[in-house]
Amino acid sequence: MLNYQEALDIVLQTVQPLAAREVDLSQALGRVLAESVQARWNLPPSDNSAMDGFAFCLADQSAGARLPVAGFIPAGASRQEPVPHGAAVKIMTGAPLPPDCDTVVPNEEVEQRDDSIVLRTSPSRGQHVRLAGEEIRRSEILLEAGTPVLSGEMGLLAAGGADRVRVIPAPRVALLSTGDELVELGQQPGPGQIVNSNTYLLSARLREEGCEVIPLGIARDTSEDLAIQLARGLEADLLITTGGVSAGDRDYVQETLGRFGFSCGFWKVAIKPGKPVLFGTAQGKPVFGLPGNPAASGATFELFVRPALRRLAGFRDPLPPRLRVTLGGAISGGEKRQRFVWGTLKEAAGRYEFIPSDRQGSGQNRSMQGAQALLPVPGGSPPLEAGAETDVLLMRLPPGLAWPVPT
Ligand SMILES: Nc1nc2c(c(=O)[nH]1)N[C@H]1C(S)=C(S)[C@@H](COP(=O)(O)OP(=O)(O)OC[C@H]3O[C@@H](n4cnc5c(N)ncnc54)[C@H](O)[C@@H]3O)O[C@H]1N2
Ligand code: MOO
Repeated sequence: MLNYQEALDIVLQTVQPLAAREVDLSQALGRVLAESVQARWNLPPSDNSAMDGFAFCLADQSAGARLPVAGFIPAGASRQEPVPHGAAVKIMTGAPLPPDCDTVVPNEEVEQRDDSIVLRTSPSRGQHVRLAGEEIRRSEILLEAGTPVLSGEMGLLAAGGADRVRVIPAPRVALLSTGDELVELGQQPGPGQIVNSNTYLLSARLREEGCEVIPLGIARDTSEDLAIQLARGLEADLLITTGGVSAGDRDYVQETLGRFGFSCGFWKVAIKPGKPVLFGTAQGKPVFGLPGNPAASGATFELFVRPALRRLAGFRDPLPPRLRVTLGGAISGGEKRQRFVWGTLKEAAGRYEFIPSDRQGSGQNRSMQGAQALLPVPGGSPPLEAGAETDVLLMRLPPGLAWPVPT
């Protein structure tokens, strides 16, 4: 049986970024740039004032000098006419500096008398002037291809004139639950039935990742019903099924995928939870068959699907960020499969403690409640004691920590 790393390598070698598309900048949040973006103009476009005040040519002015005020330049206006020697113009923050002016004094540093000002301090040449192109030069690369467009990038791109950008689009992901025992939320489960909670769990994770979710509902445990739903699912960029992948008499998912030319990358990985996870491609689309047990489908989503989605979406490093932590509770050893333990993070004296969830059963939604990280425990590991140092895989933002910007 493959180990986690071997299986993950297969996923990352198989899944390729989606084709780039040009979108309005307003649609680019969270997307990765498919090509570098050049500035269309200088910013500031011309020398301008950084203060509400008075602009003049410094020449020999100094504290006590009196300058007649020869005009007013509000923001949005511009003045080409030179300012008479020895005079000043009233100017607002952001307004272009007139020719011949090189210095600005703020309102607070002058005494205003009739139609003139008296300098209270000796200004230095160029003070409170923002030079043309100081922030952005026309044609310079604003952002390189491969950069994720987050809120901090939005304003920069807009300021440089990037009204349309080429990005890797958000993956469209079809989600299908399988099993005769499932009913949709809102219906009363009868004997032997349970609610299809996996759709809620996985849709939420997909939405966190910025994906477009195409919910396909529940397929019954017959090849015919499965085939109809799988055909719909393969119209998306990626298909996720849950349930029906272990060794039960009615585990038809893999067999039915065969009708769509399924090429199996792997089936079964030496991990707990999530051993029966299935991955491959059908009609050129990546397909994940996640185990039906809720915590197994949640864990295999984090371990395989999220990296695949990030690869589809063009992120250079699709792997979950790691965080060094101190164990806040003991972990039992003696498992043959590599385990992934759900837990929460608590800040203590500038370090993070990982608190394992009380319940870790793969059938238990409780194990994921509030969970922010997964702790990998190697197969055959001895018990780990509280206080030991280790790395965890981050899934959600712990309090006080900023996501490392994906690169
Ligand atoms: N003989 C064997 N039996 C099992 C094996 C095995 O290797 N040999 N593996 C076990 C492991 S590990 C897991 S994990 C499960 C996964 O099995 P399936 O993917 O085939 O899932 P199902 O049998 O369809 O369901 C398992 C469990 O999860 C519940 N479930 C299913 N779908 C949903 C859903 N959408 N929402 C909520 N809960 C769901 C289902 O009712 C079952 O209780 O197999 C073991 N068995
Ligand atoms: O591997 Mo299964 O996911 O343990 O129950």
